[in-house]
Amino acid sequence: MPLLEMRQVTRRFGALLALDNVSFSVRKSEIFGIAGPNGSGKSTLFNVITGIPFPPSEGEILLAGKPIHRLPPHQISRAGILRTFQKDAEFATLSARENVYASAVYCGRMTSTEAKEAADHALDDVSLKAERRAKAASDLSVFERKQLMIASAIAGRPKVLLLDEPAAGLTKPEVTGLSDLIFTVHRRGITVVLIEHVLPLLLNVSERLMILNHGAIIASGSPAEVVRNPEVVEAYLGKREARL
Ligand SMILES: Nc1ncnc2c1ncn2[C@@H]1O[C@H](COP(=O)(O)OP(=O)(O)OP(=O)(O)O)[C@@H](O)[C@H]1O
Repeated sequence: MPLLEMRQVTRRFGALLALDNVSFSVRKSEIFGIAGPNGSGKSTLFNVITGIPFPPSEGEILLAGKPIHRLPPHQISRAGILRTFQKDAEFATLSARENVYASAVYCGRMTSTEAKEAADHALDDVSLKAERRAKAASDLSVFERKQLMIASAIAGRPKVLLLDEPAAGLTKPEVTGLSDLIFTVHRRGITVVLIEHVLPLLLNVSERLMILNHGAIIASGSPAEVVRNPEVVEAYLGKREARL
């Protein structure tokens, strides 16, 4: 049975079909990549899975076989789905350690002692330097904030982690560091769904890929299959360039 499954999901905004009859499934412990041109519906997909800020207009979403698309957002996160956002979402004035602790308490539903241990363990896993952990999140570097984002996610003990363009703002060497962080999450047994425009990262970490265009799936399969698909080349480059 798939861990996460979407069945014929549609999301409308007035006349606009942001998601058009999308069906796919993600296996347990998989790293599943999603790409597509701007406005193709990628973030809307994460929004309807988490219910924040809206559910699907039609269709079903299941976690381990149980429907979640009618649950309120806090019950979806407690069922085991956490997401990250394109913009920084940490508590800027709390320290890195306090941020991870808060995630362990709220998302992982731990006692204070358990949450402190989980926070330290998660910060060790992402190798955030000990002397940086007491700094306010807003004082951390861009890459340190990615470490914090991943540590907070791990500490919340999700079954599925949805990562929305985590490589935004990173240099090339930092993107390599981010790949290692994603593999750290994966080693924890967490299933990862990754939206990413930085294709070297997406192709490096994803076991399977799905490409969206105008809200619909235009290709899916192994990264090697998907990048050779003519429809994908055309969606990214346009018809004329795709033929060159
Ligand atoms: N709350 C909303 N109200 C109206 N239209 C919306 C809303 N959210 C998204 N859309 C529209 O739905 C379409 C898909 O948007 P979405 O943000 O999911 O694309 P995306 O693939 O994540 O794009 P990007 O790569 O730029 O982040 C776009 O046309 C967008 O304008």
